[in-house]
Amino acid sequence: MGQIKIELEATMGDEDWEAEIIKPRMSSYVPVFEKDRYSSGANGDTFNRTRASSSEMDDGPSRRNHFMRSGFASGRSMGNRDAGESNKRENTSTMGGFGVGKSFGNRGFSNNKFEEGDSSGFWRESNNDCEDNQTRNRGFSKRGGYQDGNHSEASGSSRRGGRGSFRGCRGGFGLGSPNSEYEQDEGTQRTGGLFGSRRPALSGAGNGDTYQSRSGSGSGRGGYKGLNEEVVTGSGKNYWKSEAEGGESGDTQGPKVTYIPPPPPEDEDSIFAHYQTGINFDKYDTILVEVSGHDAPPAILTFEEANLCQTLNNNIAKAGYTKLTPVQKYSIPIILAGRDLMACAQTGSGKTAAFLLPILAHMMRDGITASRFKELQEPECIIVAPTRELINQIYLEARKFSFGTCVRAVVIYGGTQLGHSIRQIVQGCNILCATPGRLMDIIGKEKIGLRQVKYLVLDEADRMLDMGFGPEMKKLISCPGMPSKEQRQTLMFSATFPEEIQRLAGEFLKSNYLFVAVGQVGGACRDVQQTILQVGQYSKREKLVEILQNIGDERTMVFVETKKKADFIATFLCQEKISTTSIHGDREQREREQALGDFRYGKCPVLVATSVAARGLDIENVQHVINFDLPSTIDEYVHRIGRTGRCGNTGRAISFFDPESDNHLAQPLVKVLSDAQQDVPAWLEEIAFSTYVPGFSGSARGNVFASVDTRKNYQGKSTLNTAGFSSSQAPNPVDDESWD
Ligand SMILES: Nc1ncnc2c1ncn2[C@@H]1O[C@H](COP(=O)(O)OP(=O)(O)OP(=O)(O)O)[C@@H](O)[C@H]1O
Repeated sequence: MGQIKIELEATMGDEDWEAEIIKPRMSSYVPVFEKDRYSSGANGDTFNRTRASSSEMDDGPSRRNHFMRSGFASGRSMGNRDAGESNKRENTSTMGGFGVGKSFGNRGFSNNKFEEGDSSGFWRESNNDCEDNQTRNRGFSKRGGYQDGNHSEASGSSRRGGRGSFRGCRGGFGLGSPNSEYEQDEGTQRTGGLFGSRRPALSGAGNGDTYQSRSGSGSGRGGYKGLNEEVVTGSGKNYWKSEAEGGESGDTQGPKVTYIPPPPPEDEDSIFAHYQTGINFDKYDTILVEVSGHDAPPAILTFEEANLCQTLNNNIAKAGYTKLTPVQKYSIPIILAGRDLMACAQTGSGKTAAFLLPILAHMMRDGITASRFKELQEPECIIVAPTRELINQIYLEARKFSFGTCVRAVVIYGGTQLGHSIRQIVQGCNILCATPGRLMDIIGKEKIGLRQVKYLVLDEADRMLDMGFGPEMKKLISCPGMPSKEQRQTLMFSATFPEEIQRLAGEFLKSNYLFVAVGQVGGACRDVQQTILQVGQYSKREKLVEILQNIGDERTMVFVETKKKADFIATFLCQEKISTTSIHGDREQREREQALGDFRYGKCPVLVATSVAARGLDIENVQHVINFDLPSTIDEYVHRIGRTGRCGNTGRAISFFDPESDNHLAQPLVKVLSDAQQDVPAWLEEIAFSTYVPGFSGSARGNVFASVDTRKNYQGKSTLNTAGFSSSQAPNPVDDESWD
């Protein structure tokens, strides 16, 4: 077993930090890991998020006092709101300190990325997990760069930034025997992080094989075609072949991807593990729903009305679902009626089951090809989603609802061994859950035939159709054998649906598709209490620590704009003795899964993430989202804050608004806040008005629907979703177009 040791600079102060980032000599940093020191849980040191001892910290006491004084006013007021919830919170006392210290040397610090001879090195990193290499204007240029090479993050063992512990929660799953032609590498490692039976049973199943940070290797290599996920190719050439050509599978370029994710637990308890719906679940009934398009079937009010088969009903009950959410009430009958659908509903409101249940019902009714080994599999259903973690989650839901049926769901995604994906498929595949790059690779390798596809689902559809994934989706629907849109059922789901993307979607959908809008299209979940704080770039870290110390052990996602910054902030928080892990597109897949597992099971209650984690992830008990950096678009904001306040639970989102860089968001933020009945700070309104853009399609007064079915020729029908009676006005086109 290798020794794992991370050397962090324990006393790196506020002033040093920016200097660290832009320091050209960063390449001197070589992380050294000491496993025993940082292994978590059983035998590692642990410490609390609230500092147990500040003796090692230069500024410990003063900072703490400062926090007590400053009191983080908005945080406090929010605290009252959920006071009654505390007893529900998961105890995370076993978290390991510095859980992912290993990761912080992962790329960036050790691979000469900063040796570009200019002090903007940090900001030259791609924005938002996107390899667009835009030079950032904001940042730390005033800081004058680094001062002293000895103060690098690798500046000596005496300055290590943390103890605590880290032990991977990998292991515990038997490796399948590598017996096929696709087996590429014996060096495969498995971790137990991703498959989330929302129970801690998996966590720590193993006992820590070496967890090494490999700079820049593996899945994170290459260009990044979309806004935030799925590395496909560095060249920008043919996406289709990208993975096979080395983008991920490593056939011809770079190191091979050998990671085989651990199989999810097979026991029924794990399969059906779920978290409780929250106190606001019943309030879903009051949300306005608009269905547009011709001859929409009526909504159903109960699961019984869906007339699903007994096995499905059993699975629904075991999953703890007793009542339909609005998007389910409307989407299930529409899909059962065989209609194409574009559905937009707030984050965390059950869109996944809204498409899975009727698809499974149809498959059960119509009969499917029984799963059996075949070199070419022909799935009846293909589901695509933009990130690996999200598609895995969807797969777990598909597996849950198809439990006890002959329907076999399979998941494939990049960053894992291609041979592993193929092995999963050839064993039988009725529902294929895939990220786009890996899907196209597998199709290219003729392991998947498309002739039988009856259902094509685009989750996070606006993302799947934007400039990042759109071209690949177009290729998918024009693949040989893919049934035309008239012959298949195409379903699109998201919490946001910009109008221009809706127009693109027409190419994929039958012209008579139905459009379901639950609440505002693109509106934020009302169960999330949103706070916007004006915080300048240089005060952000201090504010973050203040807030996190106030939060205590509650699970928190911190979003930053770049991959490198995710590592820096995670490092910084570890130095502040806040147990933190990170997830972003430059991390190897097994590290991403490890990080997610550590966060999910409470080992690291803080997850620093780029937008790669903004969409879809459904993690129990995420009580806070902090936008350390605001995203560049309001839709991204809506998705990010939707990681909390799910399924009727309440959550809080705090966003740092830097007037130097975020003014363009003021106007849409005011709209999102006011539509979600949140307080709008006066200063934000002022900025919004001073940056007023006449064409902005939204109203600070709050429309019923911020955006609507773009096919305006349809007569919109707005209803309260409980009874299907018409309630509200159709959207006012004037208001739609104007902001004030
Ligand atoms: N009818 C229901 N009853 C109880 N729980 C439900 C119901 N429908 C969904 N859930 C649970 O609610 C959570 C959120 O569901 P899901 O992840 O499908 O939301 P979503 O709308 O897809 O969110 P996002 O927009 O963030 O992707 C999940 O844990 C899911 O199991």
